[in-house]
Amino acid sequence: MPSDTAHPDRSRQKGDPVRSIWRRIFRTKPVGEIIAEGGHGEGGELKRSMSLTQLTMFSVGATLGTGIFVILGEAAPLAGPAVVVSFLLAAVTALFSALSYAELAGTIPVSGSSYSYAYATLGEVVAWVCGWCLLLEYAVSVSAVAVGWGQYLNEFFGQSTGWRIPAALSGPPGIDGGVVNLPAIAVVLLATVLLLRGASESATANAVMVVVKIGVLLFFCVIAFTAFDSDNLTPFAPLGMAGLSAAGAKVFFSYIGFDAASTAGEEAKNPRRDLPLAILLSLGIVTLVYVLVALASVGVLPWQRLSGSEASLAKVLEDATGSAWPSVVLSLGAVVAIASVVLTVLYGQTRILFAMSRDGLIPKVFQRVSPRRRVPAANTIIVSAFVAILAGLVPLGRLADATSIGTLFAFAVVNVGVIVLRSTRPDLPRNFRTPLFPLTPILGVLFCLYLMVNLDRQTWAVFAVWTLVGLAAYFAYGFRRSRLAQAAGACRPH
Ligand SMILES: NC(=[NH2+])NCCC[C@H](N)C(=O)O
Repeated sequence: MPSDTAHPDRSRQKGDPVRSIWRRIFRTKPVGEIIAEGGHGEGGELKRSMSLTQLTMFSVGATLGTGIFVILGEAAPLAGPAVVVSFLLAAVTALFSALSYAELAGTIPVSGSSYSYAYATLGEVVAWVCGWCLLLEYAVSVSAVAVGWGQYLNEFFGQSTGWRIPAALSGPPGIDGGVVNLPAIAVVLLATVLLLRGASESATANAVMVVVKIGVLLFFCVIAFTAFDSDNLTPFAPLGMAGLSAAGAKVFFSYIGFDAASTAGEEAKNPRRDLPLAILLSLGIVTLVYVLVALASVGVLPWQRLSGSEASLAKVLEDATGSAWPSVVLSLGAVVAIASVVLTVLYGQTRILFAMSRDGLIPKVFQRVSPRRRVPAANTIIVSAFVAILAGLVPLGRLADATSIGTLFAFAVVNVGVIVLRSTRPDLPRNFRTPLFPLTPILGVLFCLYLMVNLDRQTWAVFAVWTLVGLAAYFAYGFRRSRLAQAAGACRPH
C-alpha cells in the first residue's frame, strides 16, 4: 500500500514562516493511522458490539424527532399539498450527502465522522473547524431537542391528567417566569445513565424507542387515511415551484441525523460493511415515513388549515376521528421519539470528541475509556453536564438555524472529502462507492451551499463568530498539542 501523499510535514522547508504555518495547519493525517487507532482510547478499548440493525436504528433514532411533529405546520403553508414533494426534494438533497457519508464511513470507519474524514483529506484546521461545527450539530442541537422534549412531556401531562409542570420548573430563567427547565435536564440525565451502561445497551433502548415512534407515526397514517379526501389535493401546488422549494429548505432540518451511524464506527461489529448500509437505509426509512405522514395530513385537512399550529398532526387526527384522544397518543409518541434523539445525538457527540481527543486537539480526558463498561465515561459525563446546563438554563430560541448551518458545513466538507480521497488515495479499499462520481458529491456540495446561502444573516453572523472562536481555540491549544504536530516536532533535527 503506498504511503499517504500530501503529508506536508515530510516536505517541510526551512525559512519561510508563513509557508511553514500554512503547511502545519493543513497537514493531513494518514488514513492508515486513523484506521489503526480505531477503538483505542486511554486506558482501554471501546467494545465492538453494534449490529447493522442497531446502527440503522441509531441513525433513524437521531433523525426522526421534533421535525416531523412540528415542521409540517410550517412547511405546508409554503407549498400547499405539494409539501409531499418538498419532503422528497429535501430527501434527495440529503441523499447526495448521505452517499458521500456512506463512502467515507465505509473507507475510514472510525468514530469521528466528518471530523475524521476532513483530517484525512483537507487538513487539520479544516478538520478542527468541522469538529467545532459538529458541536453545533450535536451538543447545541441536542440541548434544543431536550427543551422540546420537556414541552411535549408537559403537553402529554396536560392532555392526559390536566396537570402541568409549573412554569418556574419548565423554562429557563428570564422566559415566562421560568427558573430552570427540569424536564430538559431530566431527559439528558436519563440518556447519560444509559450511555454509561454501554453502547450496546443504549443501542437496544434506542431500538425500542424507534419502533415506538415509527409505530405511532404509522398509526397516525392509518387513521388519517380513513378520512382521506382527494379533493384536498387540488390544486396540488398552488404556490408554484418557489413555494415547493422554500418548503423543501424548511423541512431539510427534519433529515439531519442520518449521519449518526458514522459516529459509531469504532463500536460497530462490521463497520466497513454496515456503516454505509445503515446510513442509506435510515435515510430511506425516514423518507418513507415522512412522505406518508405528509400525504396523509394534506389528504385529511385542506392545507390552509395545517398552518401555524405546533400541534398540526394532532389537528389532523382530531379532524379524522372527531375526538381528542389521538392527540394524547401523539404527544406520548413525541416524548418517546425525542428521547431517542437525545440519546443518539448525545452518544454521537461523545464519540466525535473521543476521536478529537485521541488526535491531541482537545484534552486527553475525552479519550479515557472506563475499563468496566468500555465506554468513554468521563467524556460522557462532561458532555452531558454541558448539555444539561445549556438545556436547563439557557433560552435557546433561534438555535435551530445555527444547527442547520453548522451541519450543512460539515456535510459540504464530507462531499469534498470524497472527491479529494478518490484522487489522493485511489488505492484504498472502498466498500461502498458513490454512484455517478464526481457528479453526486459535486451536487452534494452545491445543494449544501445553496441551503446555507438561503439562511438569514443573523444565522451567518452566529456562524462567523462561532468559527472565529473555534479558530482562536485551535491556535491556543490544538495547533501545538496535536499529535501530528508533536510527532513532527520529535522528528525535527535539533
Ligand atoms: N444532530 C442531530 N441529529 N440533531 C437533531 C436533528 C433533529 C431531527 N432531524 C429532528 O427532526 O428532530
